Amino acid sequence: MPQLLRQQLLLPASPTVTLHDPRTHLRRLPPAYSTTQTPYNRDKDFAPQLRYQLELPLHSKLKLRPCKVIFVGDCAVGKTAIVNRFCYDKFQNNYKATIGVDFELENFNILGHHFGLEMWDTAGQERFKCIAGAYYRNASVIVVTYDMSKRDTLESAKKWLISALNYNTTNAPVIFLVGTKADLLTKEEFMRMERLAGVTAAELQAEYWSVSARSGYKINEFFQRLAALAFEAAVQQQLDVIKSRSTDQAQTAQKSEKSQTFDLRNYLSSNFGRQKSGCSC
Ligand SMILES: Nc1nc2c(ncn2[C@@H]2O[C@H](COP(=O)(O)OP(=O)(O)OP(=O)(O)O)[C@@H](O)[C@H]2O)c(=O)[nH]1
Repeated sequence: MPQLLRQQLLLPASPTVTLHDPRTHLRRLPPAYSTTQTPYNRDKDFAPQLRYQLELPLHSKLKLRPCKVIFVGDCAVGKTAIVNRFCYDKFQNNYKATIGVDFELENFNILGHHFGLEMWDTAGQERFKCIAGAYYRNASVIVVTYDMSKRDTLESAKKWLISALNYNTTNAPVIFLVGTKADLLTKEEFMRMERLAGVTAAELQAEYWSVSARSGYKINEFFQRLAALAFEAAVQQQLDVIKSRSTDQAQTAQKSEKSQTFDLRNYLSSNFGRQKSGCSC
């Protein structure tokens, strides 16, 4: 029998290997763009407490609702372009204004748990503002975008955030300020713009990022960071709900135990009393 054939017959079948997309499978907390320009987790990884909680068998099937992310900012700053670069790895030179809102769903796997990001790419044009506004509700993440090559778009960042927060009912959304089209600037212009934007980001209490959809600069890093911070917040919220539910259950159980003890005592004392009064001695 030829050697090759014998090998094929004797060797066990090679194991099936599942390849995970490293863009959407996260085992560690991705770092911020700059540790000085973030109000969020500055640690190098997810908190050990969070990892511990997620590894408990009780939480192995934690059901996390998809997280709503909204992209706001002036028209043509590049909101659609950054979403398309991340979701489809494509970039289009021609400008096609978003009408109302566009929607993309991206699935992540973070620390072994499924986590969906609903990305709502809203229109920047004034005439669509009332339509887009309706989609701002319940966003867990707000991404305020500006064009790094147009300073006035940074100046309207605050206005966009206020408008998004006005419609929002989520307690404390995660906020990002993102400078787009980094490829259009010289090194000096880039540094000058980042300094200015850093001040705005601090004022908005937002985490700052500079990106380019055309070159792909920092696009994956930004979306991974976004997903990880949103995941952390969603898990914390879910664990709080579970904790308050189990506290409520424990309190109800304690109450019913107390009332049972009371009844038992009552019963015994009344029974004992009856026996006493019925005694003929
Ligand atoms: N050079 C360069 N051009 C970009 C980049 N991102 C977007 N653009 C261009 O900027 C224009 C507007 O991009 P869009 O993504 O459609 O902008 P938008 O913010 O979604 O616009 P609205 O839908 O009107 O709100 C398009 O012509 C893009 O090709 C980038 O990173 N670099």
